[in-house]
Amino acid sequence: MATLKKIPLVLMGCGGVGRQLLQNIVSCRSLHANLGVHLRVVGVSDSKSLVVASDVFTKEFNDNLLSEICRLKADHSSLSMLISGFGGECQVFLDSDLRGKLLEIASLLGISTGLAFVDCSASSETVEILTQAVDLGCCIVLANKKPLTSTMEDYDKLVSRPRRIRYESTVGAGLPVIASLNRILSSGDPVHRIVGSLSGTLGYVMSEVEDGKPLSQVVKAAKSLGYTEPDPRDDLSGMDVARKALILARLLGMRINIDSIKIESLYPEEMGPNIMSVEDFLSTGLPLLDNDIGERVRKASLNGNVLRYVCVIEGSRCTVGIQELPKNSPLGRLRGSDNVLEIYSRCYSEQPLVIQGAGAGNDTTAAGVLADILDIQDLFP
Ligand SMILES: NC(=O)C1=CN([C@@H]2O[C@H](COP(=O)(O)OP(=O)(O)OC[C@H]3O[C@@H](n4cnc5c(N)ncnc54)[C@H](OP(=O)(O)O)[C@@H]3O)[C@@H](O)[C@H]2O)C=CC1
Ligand SMILES: N[C@@H](CC=O)C(=O)O
Repeated sequence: MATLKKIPLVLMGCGGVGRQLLQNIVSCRSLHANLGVHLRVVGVSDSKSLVVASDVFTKEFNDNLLSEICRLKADHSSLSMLISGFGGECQVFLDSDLRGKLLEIASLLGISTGLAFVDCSASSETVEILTQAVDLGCCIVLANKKPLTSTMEDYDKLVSRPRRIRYESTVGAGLPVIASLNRILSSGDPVHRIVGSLSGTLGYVMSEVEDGKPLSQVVKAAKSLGYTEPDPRDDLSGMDVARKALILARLLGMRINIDSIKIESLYPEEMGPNIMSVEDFLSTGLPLLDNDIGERVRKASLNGNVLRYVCVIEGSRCTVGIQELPKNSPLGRLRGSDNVLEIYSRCYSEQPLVIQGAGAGNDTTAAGVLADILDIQDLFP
């Protein structure tokens, strides 16, 4: 039997998406073997700790350990609990030691193996490690939008080796949005307009409210289905859509920051994260908004219209906000967590290229991340 090409990776963030990714890695073992590759997980981190294989050159987490990590994190336990059962196979690093250890692994495996740092956290703190990992020859795979929507300087560093970064799941979850845009742009076909509905949560929320359900109930359902950000206010404020818009705009060459995008929020400032906890927002804040949003949706429906949270990128302009659209328009017909994106370019001028499908959920997002990891490995022998 031919030797399998080994692809080492470190996973940062082990929540809904990260755990699904680990489960998919385990369940795809024989599929990957048929493709001639083997994914070697050598480290996993969460917000407080990092577990690392005892020798990152020769060892990896076996499938029992990966399943145990998923079980522990699904129970909201600390990764440090692993030491009790798997002490010989892994080491745990906490707080201040964590960053140094990640950079040590990056310098050991970056240039020689193209070690992939896979960011499935929702944190803005990972950008510092990721930019340094780029300098150490590592590959970067992102579901987390925050690193690419940080400063222009961080963005430039992250994409400075374009063949070593993939971030398909940051926009449209598993949908091939970034790959399609890269193909169009690299063929010299200029993209002059993108219009889309890019939030699985807001799409789901709007279509459920259209069916008469209260906002407060459908936001909770969206959270339990894995569509929302850890704090659903990131979705309801429009910030998550703005981040996706910024990622697309920067890909098109616009040198703008998040504060250049005007963002329309579905909740008032006094329900913001600095004032209310997520739990209070869900239990006491949101119900106060039920009538208002229900009324807006009903009014639109009297005109044969629906409300959609729309992103438009055109010329040097990038906007996100609520629009009232005909029920039978491409965006108006969207249901559930589906996203739709229309791309207009020289080749797609009269009829846009349209990409549509599930735009949120742990499964589709983790699938996008896994496909990115496999895609990037062609660089390495
Ligand atoms: N769900 C979806 O449909 C989609 C999600 N995404 C993106 O995927 C990412 C993950 O989402 P999801 O799994 O739902 O989020 P979760 O909140 O379920 O998980 C986030 C994980 O990140 C960990 N974490 C927090 N800070 C850090 C840090 N500094 N370093 C390493 N890990 C950290 C958390 O640790 P702890 O367990 O200790 O809290 C947690 O394990 C988000 O960025 C989201 O925007 C993208 C497309 C679609
Ligand atoms: N919270 C996001 C998840 C994907 O990016 C959404 O609802 O679209």
